[in-house]
Amino acid sequence: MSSGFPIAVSVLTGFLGAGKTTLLNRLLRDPALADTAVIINEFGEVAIDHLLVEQASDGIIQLSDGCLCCTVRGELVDTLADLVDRLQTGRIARLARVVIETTGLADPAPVLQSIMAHPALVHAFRLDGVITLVDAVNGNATLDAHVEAVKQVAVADRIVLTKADLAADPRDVEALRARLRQINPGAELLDAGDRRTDVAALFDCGLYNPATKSADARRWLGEEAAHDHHCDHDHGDHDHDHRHDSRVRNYSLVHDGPVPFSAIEMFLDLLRSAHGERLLRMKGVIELLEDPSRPLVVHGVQKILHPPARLPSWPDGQRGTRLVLITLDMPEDYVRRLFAAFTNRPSIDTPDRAALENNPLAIAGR
Ligand SMILES: Nc1nc2c(ncn2[C@@H]2O[C@H](COP(=O)(O)OP(=O)(O)OP(=O)(O)O)[C@@H](O)[C@H]2O)c(=O)[nH]1
Repeated sequence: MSSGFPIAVSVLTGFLGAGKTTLLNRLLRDPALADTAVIINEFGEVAIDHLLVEQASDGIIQLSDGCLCCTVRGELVDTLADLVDRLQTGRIARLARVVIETTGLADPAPVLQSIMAHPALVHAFRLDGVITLVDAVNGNATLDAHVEAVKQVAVADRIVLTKADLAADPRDVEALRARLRQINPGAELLDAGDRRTDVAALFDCGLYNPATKSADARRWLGEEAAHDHHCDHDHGDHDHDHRHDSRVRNYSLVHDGPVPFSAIEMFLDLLRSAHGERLLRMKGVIELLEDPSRPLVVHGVQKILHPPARLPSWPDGQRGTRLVLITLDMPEDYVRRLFAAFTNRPSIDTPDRAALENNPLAIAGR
């Protein structure tokens, strides 16, 4: 194997909406990450994330739908092997680093196992480190409710606290920090809002060494080595063996044609205010009636609806409204009917938008 190998691999993880893409965009502006390939694992029927990462598209590799820790693990291995091949045959001039952004629901242990244990990859890549983002507002509740989130923190080399600027009470943030330190005393705890949380602080953590992780991380990684990974997310199909996470559903809403801002605003507000805690993650691009040439990007994480942002143009040329939702115990049918009403496609037994504006509870949800 020629010089340049092994190539550093960093895994960027964190629960749904924790701010992974936001941080990645910021980091990718640094010239130090010039020869970096980004592998994004999308969780959702309609791919959106790759539109939101602001890098030349040839540096971004999109894995197909499915969770990185489960269905597309083979694809990750193939993608990494293909990168080596392209480098060796001169189709890529240089590759200094690979960053893998996992889906928010991914259990990181099998991803790490793929890289650390695969015979075809072990000489070409070295795991530089795991960067786990934790949302300061939703972090505590997320850790209580989702074992994957705890795993993500436990295997981290760097933990980055995001959205501390949105936290109402600084004492809650301190309590969360203490909890994170308890789960993973070995990781450096950084703040996303701190300018020092840059490429130098997050990358080059050194060779990944499971022995330095906390006991739980060692256990999880050990379990992964001992047993083939058992997928326990609900991916929207019904072939999986569902365990605790079968209450989580992921689906997308698509509407061809522009939508008035007021309709989208009211739809999102209804979802958020009535069902916020069950709305694990919502994100999407919207074609606005008022200005269809510039897509509106919306993000929601539980009760928080982030201020919508505008992109200068449609990144892939394809217009239309595409929303991806990841919900917990929220009937998909209810959300679909609500969306149809606001995009003026009410079904026979569903009130139209005007009726909903008068009485937002006209569609019975759970
Ligand atoms: N105020 C504030 N907002 C943030 C911060 N980090 C991220 N956000 C916002 O949070 C929302 C979600 O951020 P993303 O970067 O898309 O989160 P993600 O982890 O990539 O999301 P998934 O890929 O869906 O899991 C966006 O509206 C961001 O602008 C932060 O530190 N402070």
